[in-house]
Amino acid sequence: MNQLVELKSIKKKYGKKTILYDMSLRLEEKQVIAVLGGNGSGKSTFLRMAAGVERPDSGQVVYADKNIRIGYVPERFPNYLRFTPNEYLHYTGRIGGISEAELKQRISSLLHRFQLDKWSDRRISTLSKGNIQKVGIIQAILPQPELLVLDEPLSGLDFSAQQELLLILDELKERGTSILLTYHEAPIFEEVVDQAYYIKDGQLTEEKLVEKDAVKVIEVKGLTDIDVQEWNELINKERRENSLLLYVNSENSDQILSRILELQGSIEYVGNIDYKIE
Ligand SMILES: Nc1ncnc2c1ncn2[C@@H]1O[C@H](COP(=O)(O)OP(=O)(O)OP(=O)(O)O)[C@@H](O)[C@H]1O
Repeated sequence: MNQLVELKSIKKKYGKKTILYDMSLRLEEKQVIAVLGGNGSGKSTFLRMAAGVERPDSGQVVYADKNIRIGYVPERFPNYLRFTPNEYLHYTGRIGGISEAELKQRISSLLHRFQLDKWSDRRISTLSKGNIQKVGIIQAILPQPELLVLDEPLSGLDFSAQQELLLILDELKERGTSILLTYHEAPIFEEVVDQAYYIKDGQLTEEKLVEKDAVKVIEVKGLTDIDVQEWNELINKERRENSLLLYVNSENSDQILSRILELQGSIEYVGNIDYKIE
């Protein structure tokens, strides 16, 4: 496989705070790499460097071709835009050098796939969070990028849009696109991700995460942190709005599930996850 982009010893500080110490990563053609980590660990910062929208203080980002097409979905797509999705996508597509005829066809197909057709002539500033996120995703994939960088792309997307995004990522990968992404809702991406890395203390682990199936994530509603504080089997727990994500070794998951039911918690999701055990 050919290398598409290499980040070499990236360092980044904001003020006096060093966010990224010395991070290196290679992305091959057709490869899908996930960069995971806790809130504030530097995932978005790292992705911005990879997408070329921000420069590191030191280190290098080297692309295989200086004319590489890069699609980037920021963590928060601007929600104040006065354009409609149709206008905005035509505008960015033209800047990206796509012909009008091709643009028309591609925009209409993508709007349809994301069920955004009926909102395509409303101002972006009036759309819901999920629909704005869809516009952000479409603008990134419109030029059929060689490198696609997605920062928490699922945020706000409903189930059918999530499934559509997964299909699209699979199609792009088949056509040769390399994808670098970050997310918290891990299980849904496990089919498409080839390799996941974890940022901790400003550094990227080089080692492989534990094998798939080894760790399960359980999303539960109706329980508090106090309910689970003595559950020593938990590898980690995270609060997500009104649910709790519980990370547990697969062999302990049945036990945890029955405890949740005993406490009358509502199990929203159970899935496998790539997760690095410290
Ligand atoms: N432009 C900026 N100026 C100053 N500080 C910043 C800037 N961007 C990010 N930071 C800081 O850098 C740290 C890492 O932020 P970053 O957004 O990269 O983390 P993250 O891992 O993506 O977090 P999350 O999962 O919460 O989105 C945070 O402490 C953040 O406040």
